[in-house]
Amino acid sequence: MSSTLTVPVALTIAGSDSGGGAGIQADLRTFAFHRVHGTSAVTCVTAQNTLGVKRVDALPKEAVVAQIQTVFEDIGVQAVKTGMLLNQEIITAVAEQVEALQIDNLVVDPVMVSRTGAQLIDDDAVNALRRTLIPKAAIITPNRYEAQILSGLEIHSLDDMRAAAQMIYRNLGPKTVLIKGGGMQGSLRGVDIWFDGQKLETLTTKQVDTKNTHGTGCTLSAAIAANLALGNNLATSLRQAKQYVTNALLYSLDIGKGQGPLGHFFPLLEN
Ligand SMILES: Nc1ncnc2c1ncn2[C@@H]1O[C@H](COP(=O)(O)OP(=O)(O)OP(=O)(O)O)[C@@H](O)[C@H]1O
Ligand SMILES: Cc1ncc(CO)c(N)n1
Repeated sequence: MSSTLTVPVALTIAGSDSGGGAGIQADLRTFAFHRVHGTSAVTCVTAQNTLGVKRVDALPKEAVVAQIQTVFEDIGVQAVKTGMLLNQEIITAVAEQVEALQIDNLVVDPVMVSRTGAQLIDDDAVNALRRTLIPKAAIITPNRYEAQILSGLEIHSLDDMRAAAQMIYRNLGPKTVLIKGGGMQGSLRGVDIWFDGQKLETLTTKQVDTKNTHGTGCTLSAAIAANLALGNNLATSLRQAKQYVTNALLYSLDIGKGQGPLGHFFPLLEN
């Protein structure tokens, strides 16, 4: 006996993480655990483990565009997330596809700086993100350091996060802005701020005391996209996604000598 299912489809446009904790690998697992079929357009291949990134090889922009177009013309997609886009050429090409394919449910994780402060893309790429892709996003999800770069403000407190969210909204034009608090200190760690153009919301879940936080940002943006693909509105998608990340952190995996990955498959581990 067999059964066929119709399920929503999401697309991740991101880099590969050989260690399996972040990037495409985290995104596809996150989609699957939302009962959403995951498709992918790989932008670059990183040689990476729980200790850091050793090498990055970019794909030609034509290869990225071909993956996006091929998925869209046959399978169809309800929501898209972007992660590590690496360089100006890829960012501009992806933004052109977003325009041409009229992608509305777009979650942009502006991957520039890791939580540890390491710069992952160059200044031309940052400028291309600002100009071309961020204005098209339904939501952008910078971490503390990315929000500092995008707003030009220093961030040490919740009020700083609120000011930066409003500044990014005004200056760069995404529909909404979520500033993530994984890089904040003390009781602020894990508290996020969302500005939807009118009101500011503080998103808080249980703070998880773990060193295994590799891929939290990728997982959050993928979970938001999965929820949008399921038909939820942005506010609901955000709340559900944040809870998914918190649960996956509670079941994080002690793998490798550095920051281990999240337990994306926690529903299989819960009894
Ligand atoms: N220790 C923690 N406890 C609870 N929530 C956390 C914790 N650390 C991070 N988070 C949450 O995880 C999500 C991702 O935020 P974070 O600031 O870690 O992103 P990021 O720096 O882009 O992640 P990465 O670069 O590791 O993928 C946010 O919702 C944040 O609040
Ligand atoms: C491929 C990839 N994307 C995103 C991040 C940021 O966590 C990473 N470390 N690697």
